[in-house]
Amino acid sequence: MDVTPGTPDDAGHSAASITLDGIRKRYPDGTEAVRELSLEVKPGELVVLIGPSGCGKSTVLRMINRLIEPTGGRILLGDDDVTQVDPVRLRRRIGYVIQNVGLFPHQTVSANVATVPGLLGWSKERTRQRVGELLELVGLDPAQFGRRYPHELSGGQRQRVGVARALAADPVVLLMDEPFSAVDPIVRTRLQEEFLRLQAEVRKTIVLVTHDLDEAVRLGDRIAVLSEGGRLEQYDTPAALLGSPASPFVREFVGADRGIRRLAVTPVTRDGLEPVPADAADLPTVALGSSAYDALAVMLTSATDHALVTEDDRPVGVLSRQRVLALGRPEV
Ligand SMILES: Nc1ncnc2c1ncn2[C@@H]1O[C@H](COP(=O)(O)OP(=O)(O)OP(=O)(O)O)[C@@H](O)[C@H]1O
Repeated sequence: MDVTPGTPDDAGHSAASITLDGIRKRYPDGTEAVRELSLEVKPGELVVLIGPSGCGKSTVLRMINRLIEPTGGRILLGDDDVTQVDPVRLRRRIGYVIQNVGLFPHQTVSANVATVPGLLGWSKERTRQRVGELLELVGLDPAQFGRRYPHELSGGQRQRVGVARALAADPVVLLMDEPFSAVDPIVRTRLQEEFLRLQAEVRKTIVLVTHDLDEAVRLGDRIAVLSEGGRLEQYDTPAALLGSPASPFVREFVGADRGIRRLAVTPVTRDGLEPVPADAADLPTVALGSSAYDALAVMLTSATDHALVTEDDRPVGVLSRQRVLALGRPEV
């Protein structure tokens, strides 16, 4: 049996849904890493798994591509049960990116990216073309980087090669385990931004594991907060998670500064804007749809309590600092 990709959308993207249906993992020594977890990821959605160390995040991720065999429950990619698929073939249809990338050190960047196409028996020409495309997609010039070896790259460049390699055979699903944690915070933020742009282009179904709540909030369409034993505490959009934590565990996990984090994921809309005054030219401006966090930042920078909200450079209203602070206030 093959793993059927989802229906390509208008742009030709294919991505499969992932359904975890009561999955369990008990290791041979008796550790119950995942007691029972059910979760659905829609085609093209980026879902982040987050939770304290040892709660079972990596175990969940590795059960999806059967690097770890579940001891119970079902995992579906689209309509196909992954336990019915040959694991080696399955893994060729699922991209996998891990911390420190795991590139083959004695192979060039091009050869690393060409690994899965090679296993799938693609022609040299098709593979060469695909490798070139992918390196460009992740922001590396194929002529400059294709012949280098992994040790001749920076950490951030290696990470990009890891992403290119995972995307090589156009997988239906991408699994990422702490993909950005091995690089310093500045490179990390840049990689995250690039990765979001890339995802907007390729629209894969992605499950990403992280320890970092800011990363989860920045990248996730939805975030699954897990506690010990792979228990699902909450599965929600970043704004809903920060605005209405479902349990004391989640409230503590998202922390006291969740108001600030919430501002970063709350867009400035027309709601609650005040009329534009005659002296609006003195006000700092912020575009409609920017984050409330950015709006607050321009007010703080220009030491004012108001910002002019614009759309296509035309003023649509005035946003007050009080209104911004109200947007960050938790609902509970
Ligand atoms: N091979 C194994 N044998 C026995 N127990 C294991 C094995 N692998 C993991 N575990 C245990 O299963 C639990 C879940 O581990 P897992 O690596 O999935 O957690 P995690 O949430 O990814 O942790 P971290 O954030 O620290 O990477 C832990 O208690 C861990 O000690």
